[in-house]
Amino acid sequence: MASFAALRTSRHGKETKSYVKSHESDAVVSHVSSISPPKQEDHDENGLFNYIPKSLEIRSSDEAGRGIWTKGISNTGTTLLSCKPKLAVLSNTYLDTHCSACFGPAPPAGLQRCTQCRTVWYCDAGCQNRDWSFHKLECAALKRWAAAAPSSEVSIPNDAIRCLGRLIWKRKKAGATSEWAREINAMQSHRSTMQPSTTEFHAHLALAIVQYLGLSSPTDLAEFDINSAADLVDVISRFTTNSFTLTSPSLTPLGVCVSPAIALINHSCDPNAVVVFPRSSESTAQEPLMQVIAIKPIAADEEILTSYIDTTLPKSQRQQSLLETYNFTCKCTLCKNEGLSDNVDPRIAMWCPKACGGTSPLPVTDTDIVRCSKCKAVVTSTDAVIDAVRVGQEGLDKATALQFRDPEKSKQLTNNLIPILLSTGLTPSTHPLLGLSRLQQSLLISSLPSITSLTSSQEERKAAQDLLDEAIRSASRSVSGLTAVLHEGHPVRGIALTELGKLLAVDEPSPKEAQQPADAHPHFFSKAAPFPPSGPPRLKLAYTTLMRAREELLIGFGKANDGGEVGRDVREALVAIEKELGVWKQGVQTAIQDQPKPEKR
Ligand SMILES: C[S@@+](CC[C@H](N)C(=O)[O-])C[C@H]1O[C@@H](n2cnc3c(N)ncnc32)[C@H](O)[C@@H]1O
Repeated sequence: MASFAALRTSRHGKETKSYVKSHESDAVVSHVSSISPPKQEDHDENGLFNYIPKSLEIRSSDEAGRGIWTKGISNTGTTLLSCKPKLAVLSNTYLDTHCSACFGPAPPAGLQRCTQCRTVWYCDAGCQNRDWSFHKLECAALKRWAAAAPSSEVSIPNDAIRCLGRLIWKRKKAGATSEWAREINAMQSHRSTMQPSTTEFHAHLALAIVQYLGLSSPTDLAEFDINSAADLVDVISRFTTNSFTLTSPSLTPLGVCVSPAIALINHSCDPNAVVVFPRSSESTAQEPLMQVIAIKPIAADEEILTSYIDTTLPKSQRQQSLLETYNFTCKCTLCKNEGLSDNVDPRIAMWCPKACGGTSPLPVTDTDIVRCSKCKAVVTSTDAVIDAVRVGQEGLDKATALQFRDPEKSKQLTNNLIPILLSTGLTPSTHPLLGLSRLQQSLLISSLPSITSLTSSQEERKAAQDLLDEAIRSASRSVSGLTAVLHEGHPVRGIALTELGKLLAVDEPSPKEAQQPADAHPHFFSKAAPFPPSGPPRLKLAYTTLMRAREELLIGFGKANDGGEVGRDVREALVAIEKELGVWKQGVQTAIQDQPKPEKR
């Protein structure tokens, strides 16, 4: 059966403290219609990006600059583009738990530390040798930084500084005319049109880099072909505009990476493709392998679009984030259509006040008159809804900030706020309820092992069961919300279904006597059939949930990858549950056969 430990890793992942908001491959439909007809560009012109398959093409549009288009039809789950990042570093949190070359977790024999800087760790000599061309440039700088650090908490520069350090050293070493340097230099910079908040952030980063490179003044940067402040801002802007969050196969953010080819792909809040790291190769030498996977059918001559941000957020927050980090105003179909039709965006929806089953958009100001899109009933509790959403947002920000420092307090906040938002009528996909549910779920999963290990007394087993059931309800609410806002096959959906299925498959510490119907569905909280069920119906539900997860993982992490590492793991879990259900069925049949036959009268 599933262990809690495997579920916990996904929360630990969110501990990343990247300086830089990197691309977070996310959500769902193409928006090519918003882009003027593409101009053809010969991408072999400079001999760059030759590894992009011939089935794709780099073209340009007036609105978004260069992008990648398909030449033929691609089905869902197709790997469109696959390459190793040109640069990658782990976040500080993972330096001693993951290999700095292949980015995999520690092998059974443990990791080996660089004896010089004592900061980076590797699986073995093979991984260390593969990373040496980069690490030899940074090893001394890491030692110097640690020696000068005022406290142990800041003895390692963050991932953005370390990644930029690697970029600047390697660019010098490779030479300005090398393919490596030219691809890096070809990435888009927003130096001349940057937002004021971004400029300030870049200034801090610039100072830290000068210190990390061991230079006494910015003018010393000339040896790295950085001849002015403008040059340095260009380097930083290229990095912040084009870097990606490097994730584990279960989407745990592990670090930051740069791939100039994949960074050519433009953004949509309703994307047709995602960027994942499914860990599909047998050998660590090929990892980390970055893949672009189609999550919708893509027609010939359609632009490939991924999402740079969290698309579960409402339009206002998505637009703010895109403007601050990527310097553009999104005009994708999702952004353009918000509020234009009767279709209420599930990110900002509340149930009909008359409970007709329809939804209305959330009111924004207390003078807004909002109606159910189905029966047109007017929402009268405008003030209460606005207040609940505001308190929910503040609570989510606070709980997110506290989740690692004080998880108990963070959990308490989510526990207090979720019932308020539910009673106000917010749907599970509505922000900030969805964010709170996802956070609560991960915090509950983290607290499960300590409670379930105390299973000596009946009381303790009952407490463990309650906590497990609470985590299942929370996971179920998250699945329900994510299913409404993300396209089928989106990897975030696949992982959420996997977490729910695995929670349902955990052995119950104190199973309930009363059985629930086998078809009690997690998305609907019926008073008649309390959720989650117990005993064999629960296991059956685990099975159907994991079957669904596997279908979605095969899309989101690629069919050729068998759904990535998580997809393969789910396949094995399904086989184990099938066996268990078979044993249970056999047991029932035997019990029936063993029953004394009623005597004939
Ligand atoms: C990672 S780069 C994408 C490649 C870029 N178009 C290029 O020519 O190098 C991100 C930048 O592309 C532009 N971009 C991406 N998606 C866009 C969109 N949907 N609308 C407008 N500009 C977009 C923005 O300038 C953004 O900062």
